[in-house]
Amino acid sequence: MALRDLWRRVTGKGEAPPAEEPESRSDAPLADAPSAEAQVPHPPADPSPEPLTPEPPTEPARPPVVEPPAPENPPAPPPEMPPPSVPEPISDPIPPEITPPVIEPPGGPMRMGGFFAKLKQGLSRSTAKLTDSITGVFTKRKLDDAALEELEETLIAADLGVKASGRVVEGFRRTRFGREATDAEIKGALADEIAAILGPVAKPLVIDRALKPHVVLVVGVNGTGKTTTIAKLAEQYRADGMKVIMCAGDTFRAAAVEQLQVWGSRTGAEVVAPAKDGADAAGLAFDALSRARDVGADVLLVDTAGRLHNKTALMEELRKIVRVMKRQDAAVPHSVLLVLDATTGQNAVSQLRVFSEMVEVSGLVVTKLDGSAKGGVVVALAEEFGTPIHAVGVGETAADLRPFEARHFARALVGLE
Ligand SMILES: Nc1nc2c(ncn2[C@@H]2O[C@H](COP(=O)(O)OP(=O)(O)OP(=O)(O)O)[C@@H](O)[C@H]2O)c(=O)[nH]1
Repeated sequence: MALRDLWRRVTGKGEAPPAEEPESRSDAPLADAPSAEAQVPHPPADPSPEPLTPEPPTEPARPPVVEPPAPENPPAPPPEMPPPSVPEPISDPIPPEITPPVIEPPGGPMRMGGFFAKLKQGLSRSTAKLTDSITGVFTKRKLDDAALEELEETLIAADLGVKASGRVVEGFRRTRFGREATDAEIKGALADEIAAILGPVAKPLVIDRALKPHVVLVVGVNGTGKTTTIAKLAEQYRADGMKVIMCAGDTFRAAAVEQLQVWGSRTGAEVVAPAKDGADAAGLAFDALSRARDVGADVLLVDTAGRLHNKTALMEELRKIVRVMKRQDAAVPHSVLLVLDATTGQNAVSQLRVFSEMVEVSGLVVTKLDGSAKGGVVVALAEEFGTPIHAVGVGETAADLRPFEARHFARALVGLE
């Protein structure tokens, strides 16, 4: 197949992970899965409510895998399959809005105008929820207690969360209480209040080229856009003249590996991929780090699986990847990006909470703002956690991922730009 040829060309047909001390994986029971999904670049969304991790695996069988040299580690316990009847969903279901697979070639120079237009259009449903109600709340009366209460309810319904909504309303109470205001004035003031919440978290991911490589671990629930985000970042960093290596660490989904290989061949970024199905993700990350150090790469982007049997298995997988990479360099990963899908609304809040328990999340990428009725959740994330929001995604090409910009986002959310 062409994809495999591309992969061979790009990766030199993968190097086997160092396997001096084979270690059975405790999460090996993925082995009995059917193989249908392997043919599909990305599965369409399941229309039924889907717990985030506990579904039976749909990937091809995976043989036991090995971990890089780890003399201090005893052999892992035999595989154990958590009972499917006792799932540990990370949070609520992902709504069935995940788009079908599209891998687009990297675009030309970034088109800021196009990006903002997409952002505004994507947020239009959030905007409509907000502004329709605002118009109802304010046009016919002063900003009194009743109006502010209605405003707070409107903001909560638009996914801003209780805390941020309360903060915005307090701002209104301080500065505008008892006054009459036009619709445009209210929207402008609302945008200002929201921008004040978003400003402190709008921090682009800065790659430290002196690290050689700056290691970026990318985590998140399945389908949020991790693989696509890695590909977009690789494209952008390459355009900035950096040497980039991508590690196809989502070894549970063959299509994710292929997806990254295609992007690798298009962007010219090297991809370290498993030599065979079922490679140990931690071992692969270890190899990728060695490779990146050997060739003096500026950035190593490490993809991870989003779906394991349950939260415990996912946590083990992520922690193992970190632990194993640290054997080479205690300072890695330098950044841990959590990719969140904006269409999941408040679900994104619980995902940040849960992933923060697993790994040290250093920043967020919020994807799918091009199709979200729930863009307000970005404000809730900022107010509740203060975690840096590095970038937002409004589509599937490299140009559709841009640094997060507080003022513009706030104005787009209330329908002003
Ligand atoms: N509309 C839209 N689609 C996106 C965006 N980012 C990613 N996608 C799409 O979302 C789908 C899932 O993206 P992936 O990158 O495969 O997600 P993942 O998190 O790697 O998924 P797993 O490998 O299952 O863990 C793909 O169809 C992407 O093209 C975005 O900003 N907007």
